[in-house]
Amino acid sequence: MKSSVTDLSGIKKIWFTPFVDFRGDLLKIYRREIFQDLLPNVEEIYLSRSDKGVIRGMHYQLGSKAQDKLVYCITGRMLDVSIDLRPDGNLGLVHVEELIGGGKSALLIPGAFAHGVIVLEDHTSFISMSPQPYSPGDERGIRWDTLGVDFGLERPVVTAKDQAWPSLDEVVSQLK
Ligand SMILES: Cc1cn([C@H]2C[C@H](O)[C@@H](COP(=O)(O)OP(=O)(O)O[C@H]3O[C@@H](C)C(=O)[C@@H](O)[C@H]3O)O2)c(=O)[nH]c1=O
Repeated sequence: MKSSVTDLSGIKKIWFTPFVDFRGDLLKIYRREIFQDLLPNVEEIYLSRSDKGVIRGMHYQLGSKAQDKLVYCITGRMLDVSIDLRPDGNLGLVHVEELIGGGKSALLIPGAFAHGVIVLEDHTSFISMSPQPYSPGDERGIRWDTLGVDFGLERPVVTAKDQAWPSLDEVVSQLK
């Protein structure tokens, strides 16, 4: 299997080459050998499923609890949103990448970025792998509608928790 990595201002896009034959195809989305510098260990893997209009995030975990994430869309279509929170990086820069179910690429989002998804189709699912555990007490967030991006959602579906996070401007000013 061949793979290549593109750097998108700190986020990595990993391209896979599937094995294809008359039955369909096989795509290996994690192999330690390939990820040894990017994501050498995996502590947790979860599968998330949502319908059109759902927003999850924009979440991050504090300090040493920061969670790197390898995100791969299995079905449907979604916008993967990452926000650079590195004081010495592009602080506050929002990166939006469309992921399509069964596509040939995954995203590696470092723990120093807030992360979320905007679901564009019903029955959208993605898998997320992390080398650090989920730690709800260390979770923080940024409110999705303060990013300066029009996601064009007619009926956003969002939890009370995610609707109550501070704005991007507030979070950025605390990190300066
Ligand atoms: C994410 C997560 C949630 N949970 C539980 C907590 C809660 O009862 C339920 C739903 O949690 P949340 O509402 O926080 O799930 P969700 O809003 O889907 O949160 C996730 O959003 C995406 C975009 C990410 O990047 C993830 O890191 C994570 O923050 O699942 C875990 O036990 N482990 C986990 O790793």
